[in-house]
Amino acid sequence: MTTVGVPTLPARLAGRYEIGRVLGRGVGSTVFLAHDTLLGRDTALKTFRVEADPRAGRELSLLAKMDHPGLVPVYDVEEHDGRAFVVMALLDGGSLADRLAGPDGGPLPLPDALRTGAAVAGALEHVHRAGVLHRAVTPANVLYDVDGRAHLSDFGVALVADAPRLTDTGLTVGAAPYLAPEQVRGESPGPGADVYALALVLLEALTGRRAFPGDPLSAAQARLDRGPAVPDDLPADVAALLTAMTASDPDDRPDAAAASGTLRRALVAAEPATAPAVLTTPGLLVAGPVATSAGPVAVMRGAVTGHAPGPRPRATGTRGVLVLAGLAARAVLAGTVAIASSGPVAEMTADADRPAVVAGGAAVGVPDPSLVVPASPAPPVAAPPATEAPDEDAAPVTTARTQGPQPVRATASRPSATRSSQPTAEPTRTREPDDADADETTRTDPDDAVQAAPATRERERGPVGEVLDGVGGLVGGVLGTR
Ligand SMILES: Nc1ncnc2c1ncn2[C@@H]1O[C@H](COP(=O)(O)OP(=O)(O)OP(=O)(O)O)[C@@H](O)[C@H]1O
Repeated sequence: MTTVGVPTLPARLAGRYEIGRVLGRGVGSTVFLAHDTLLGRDTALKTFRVEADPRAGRELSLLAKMDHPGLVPVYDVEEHDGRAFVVMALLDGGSLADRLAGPDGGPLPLPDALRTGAAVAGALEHVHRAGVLHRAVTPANVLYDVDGRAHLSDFGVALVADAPRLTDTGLTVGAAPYLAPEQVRGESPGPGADVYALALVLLEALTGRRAFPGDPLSAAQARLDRGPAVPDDLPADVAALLTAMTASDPDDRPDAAAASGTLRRALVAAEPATAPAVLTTPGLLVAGPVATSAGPVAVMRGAVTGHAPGPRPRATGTRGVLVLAGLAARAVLAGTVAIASSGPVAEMTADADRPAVVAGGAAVGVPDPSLVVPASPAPPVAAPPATEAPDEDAAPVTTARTQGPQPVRATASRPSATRSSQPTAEPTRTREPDDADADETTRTDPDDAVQAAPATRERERGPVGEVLDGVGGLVGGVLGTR
């Protein structure tokens, strides 16, 4: 139901990137295959629909400075006609959602699921340390590179959603199937919400079906009543971890670092010969098998076991977005459904894995009155998020970075703004130049068309100017709290 058009771009952006076919589209973005003629490699170039503004630029800056193997390597951030585009590593191994729902899809083997989970948990640990919440940990946002390594993707919400207003009004954005209970209750989420979402993603990877199936609202509300079913044939430490990660109280959940550690240890036990090379984070090499345990899982809730294998996974086309708000919210995209009450307001679109485009205030979409129902029994909570983003005037990320070089200015002649600058992480491979198809860039959304313009290396100090000073590594998070 997404009505995002494909922007028309010039054949070459920034004098350097030859635009090819569309790789995918998000709520507020389009991702193109783009060939970097300077470095001779294919990349993924993501354009955004919204007009860039200083806050969006700041969000990009924050995210672009992150540097972790479990995030998507960002090579460059540029502007074209006042709109930002980001050049990333091309991850052409498909998404976890693809793997679960494809022709040969189904539950992942335990080592694959653990490897994926450890990579994402490590990325979340890094993101959280920087004061950012991802808020959209879903199978669709876990992308694999050509080597099968998982990367947490999608920071589109940081640009699409109005982050300041989101925070100001206490809005919560997330993908309905993976919302944490506190989000369903309309409370401001902290890092624990990402941990909860990761647990549901992992359970889905292990079972081949959603932990809370059904329509978005039912699925969201179900988790207020119970925890997800955890298969009883999992290793005990993995089952205990998943149970703890889905504790109803976010304070009872392990943090991402603890989850990452437990998953890595479980992977070594499950597949000792191959785990370390893929999963160790910079500076942390696992030399061999280590004892498995529940690790740093802090609190154990009564385990729900006995989960039987279910039917084939749901199609990814049933995605829907749930946005809970302390105030009446609006969805920018057409086709939203408002579920209003005096309490939290839920809004949905047909694309459930995607965070909605939300800006506090009046509704933009046309809600179906027949679908207006109470959203949640809990009152809205305007408590500040648990993770506070750094002050606007402060250097927001530098204190959180734990590895990698200091960011350097991204320029057309500087190939160093790549992950290869990271000494302990292998660069993600990209495909050789092959299939750029500029024809597909000619479709036009009149609301969104980016006017063709001569490519230029003349960069104005626009909203993403700060980003251009800071691109140095990997990006994957979504939306920071302020
Ligand atoms: N680095 C990448 N390499 C290859 N394909 C990518 C890359 N990033 C995104 N894509 C493709 O583009 C699609 C859209 O990605 P994007 O991050 O814009 O949106 P999304 O995650 O689907 O939704 P939203 O941004 O609305 O939450 C993805 O589903 C994926 O198929």
